[in-house]
Amino acid sequence: MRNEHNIKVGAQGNLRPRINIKDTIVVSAQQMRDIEGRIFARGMPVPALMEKAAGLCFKQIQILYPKPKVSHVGIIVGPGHNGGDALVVARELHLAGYQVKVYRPITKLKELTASHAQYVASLGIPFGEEIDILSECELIIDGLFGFGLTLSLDGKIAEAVDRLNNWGKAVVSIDLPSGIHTDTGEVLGTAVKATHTLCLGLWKQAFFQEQGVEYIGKALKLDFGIPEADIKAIIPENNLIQQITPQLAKQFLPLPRPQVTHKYQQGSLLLICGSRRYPGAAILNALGARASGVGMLSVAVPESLRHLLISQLPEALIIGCPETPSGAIASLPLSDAELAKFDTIGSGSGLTVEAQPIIERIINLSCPLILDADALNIVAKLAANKMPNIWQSRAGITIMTPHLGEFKRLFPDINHPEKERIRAVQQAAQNSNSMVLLKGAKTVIAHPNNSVWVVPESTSALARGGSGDVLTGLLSGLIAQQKGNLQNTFNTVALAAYWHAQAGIKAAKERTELGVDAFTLSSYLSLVWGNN
Ligand SMILES: NC(=O)C1=CN([C@@H]2O[C@H](COP(=O)(O)OP(=O)(O)OC[C@H]3O[C@@H](n4cnc5c(N)ncnc54)[C@H](O)[C@@H]3O)[C@@H](O)[C@H]2O)[C@@H](O)CC1
Ligand SMILES: [K+]
Repeated sequence: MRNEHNIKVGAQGNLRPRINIKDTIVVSAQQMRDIEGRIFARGMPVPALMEKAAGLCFKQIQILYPKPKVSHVGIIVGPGHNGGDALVVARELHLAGYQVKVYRPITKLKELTASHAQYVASLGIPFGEEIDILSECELIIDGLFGFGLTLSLDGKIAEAVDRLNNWGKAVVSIDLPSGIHTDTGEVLGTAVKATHTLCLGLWKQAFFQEQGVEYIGKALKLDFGIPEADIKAIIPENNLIQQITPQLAKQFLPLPRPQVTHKYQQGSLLLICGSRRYPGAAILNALGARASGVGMLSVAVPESLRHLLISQLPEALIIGCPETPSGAIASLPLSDAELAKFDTIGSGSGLTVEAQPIIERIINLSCPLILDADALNIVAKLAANKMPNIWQSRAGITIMTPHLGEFKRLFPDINHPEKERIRAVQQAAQNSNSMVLLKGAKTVIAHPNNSVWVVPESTSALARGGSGDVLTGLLSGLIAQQKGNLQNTFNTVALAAYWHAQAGIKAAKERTELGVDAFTLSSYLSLVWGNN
């Protein structure tokens, strides 16, 4: 079909907006350098690209801090091209009538940066080598280091950054807060605490790592026109790290439904959850699945919870299971043929590790399996002792949704998952031949082929018991509804994480971060897509 309005026909025949990869892709410092290198090699002048990027920074700063709300602006200039950007911004702000001063702690500058410094000084803008020159400024522009930062900040520069942070002024960082590692988000010695960070061209990994979150402030990406072909030439298609955007999430919803259909065609899901000790986890798990719109929801719980579940979810088929003396599920009262009829099975919420035989049984089925909480603890135990090949023996796809503690138990050989979350989750997905979703302020999801989804925003309101049970239920219900290939399954995992985070954000907006208990969260899930 001709693509005349930037619209393409999706797999299900519905019209979908075309998403440009440059809005979703997340790059490392090396990839950014390589992409930039290709552009320069084909003749784009380096100063021209700097003018484009820094010109956009200037415009954005003017929007954020218009005159006369702000009139005194301090510019921090580093030795590289991040400093060059800052000098272009200094020049433009000066020409627009702002009072500008420059703090330049390192006098040896790259050639292009030095040339800008010479011109900016010729305009009469004062330069100083001590941070105090900026002490009277209302706004600071941080152009100390960008993705070229390699060493830790120390000595006089580190002292200046700490002093700046103590001032508590508004700070706009260009590309990255200086001192933040471009790939891991790690603070190298110390780092600038920005109010806003203007990410240039393509999202850098640091924006999706937890370590840098406190320093980045509000993140905005400025698009200075990187050709898609240059991105594709550097980054292989199956090795993409992408952020899930609202447009993509909408594309991945199991909508529109066909007009003629029935409940079993809209996904049949079995949740295996709960124990006498954790009955609420089973309810939350099932409420999450309910919100997914899944056609047929069956919930296997210990017999003693059956009536409780019926009272909460009248539409679901509740299967009472024989239980252990302490009230965990002892066995599933379903034949293999009956189990094979489910499109998807989700398990783990409130199960307790006593339910090990259940996990050992379902691991042999060929449908997609979603494992969380105690299911992950059981799998960790099985992988360590009884079934070292537990991952490889599965016929269907496995999706695991650990938080950091569960992740460490599952993958004890993967170093520093708390520091390098993206790399750690990629490694986990490869080692386990599973899709792995690491929950947190910056949720990361990896496919065994190395592709990654990152979820750009969330809320600390979700740091609360039970919200993970809601996520697993929602995810399981969505996976049951999609009958596509592995890529569609992977996209659906990203959709679930995005949807869950958005429900939390919406609920927190209306009720504060304190008002989003897991039950409330589950009721906000169905409000996320309304009126859009
Ligand atoms: N990606 C792109 O396509 C564009 C990038 N531009 C800018 O260029 C920046 C990258 O420029 P550079 O590669 O010059 O790198 P930076 O400006 O980030 O800084 C690198 C310089 O700092 C020195 N350095 C590194 N760590 C140090 C430390 N701890 N103490 C003292 N010196 C240290 C290095 O030796 C080098 O000279 C980007 O962040 C962005 O601001 C824009 O100008 C134009 C477009
Ligand atoms: K910077």
